[in-house]
Amino acid sequence: MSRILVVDDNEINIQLLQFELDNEGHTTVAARSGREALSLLRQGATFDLILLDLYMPLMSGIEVLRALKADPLLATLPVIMVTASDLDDSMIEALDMGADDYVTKPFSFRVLAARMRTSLRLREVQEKLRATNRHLNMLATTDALTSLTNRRSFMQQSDREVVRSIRHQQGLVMAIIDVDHFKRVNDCYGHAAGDKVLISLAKELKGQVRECDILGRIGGEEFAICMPQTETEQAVIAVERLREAVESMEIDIGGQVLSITLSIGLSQLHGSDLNLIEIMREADLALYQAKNEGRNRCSIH
Ligand SMILES: Nc1nc2c(ncn2[C@@H]2O[C@H](COP(=O)(O)OP(=O)(O)OP(=O)(O)O)[C@@H](O)[C@H]2O)c(=O)[nH]1
Repeated sequence: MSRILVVDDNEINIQLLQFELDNEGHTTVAARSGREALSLLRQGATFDLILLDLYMPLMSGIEVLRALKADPLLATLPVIMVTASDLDDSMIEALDMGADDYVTKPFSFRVLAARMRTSLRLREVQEKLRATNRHLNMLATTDALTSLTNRRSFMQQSDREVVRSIRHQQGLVMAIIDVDHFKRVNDCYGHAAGDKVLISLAKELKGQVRECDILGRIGGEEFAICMPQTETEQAVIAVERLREAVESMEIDIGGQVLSITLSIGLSQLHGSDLNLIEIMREADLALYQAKNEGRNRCSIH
């Protein structure tokens, strides 16, 4: 069943509620003041629902509710207010503040139990919705083949970094990486083998970049790394290491082992007039140059 936090300063109320809730199969924890309740919750105790007495000395139910709603980790916990009178403005304030429901003392436990079921059902639906949203967000930002950040998300994240770097006048380098003669891989070994190569390459790239770099698959056989707080010289060292690591990879495509090489174009953010589109365009020009100069190399704009 559910874990319920009963917040009440009155010992008899606590015992009555605990008795009824335990009978229903719930696990009940009591807090004798608002402070005790908040301290329990902030220490990480998890509950499915809170029964919160409106009138308590030192810290009222309204104050506890306000603190809960201000805390992103606790704001979605369902709260049922327990009050002596529903004619009170505080009750309206509590509902406006986000309390799910209320019961008026003396209450019938069957009514309270029914209201708790409604709140718990609602919480369950909300949790499912949140999980679905998280999953949808993951799908919308992730490349299905390689599990890397997809183009749209890469551009969004990089744009934030470019704006931040301009504001703080810090260096930022963009690298655009393209597999050399990738069409030949598909043509000679089939599209499935090509996919395997891209998956292996993505894994290698992921292992090579720094935690704070943004790595994405921005096209078919095209990847990019946005490197904040980086100067061109450091970026060259990093991408050269990466290029060499990929060159020496032995990619098993099921019985056969393949090798690939990369061409890389680099561009550094210089001056406050440069934006993401421009820095990407410049990195693309450098990539074009690397291809023209014979591939398997890095070129700087
Ligand atoms: N297997 C596979 N192939 C892809 C995918 N996306 C793009 N491609 C292939 O990547 C190849 C890219 O070819 P091109 O743009 O001609 O470039 P390239 O052969 O790599 O030659 P250079 O870039 O000039 O060195 C095409 O054959 C695309 O079909 C994918 O998701 N999987």
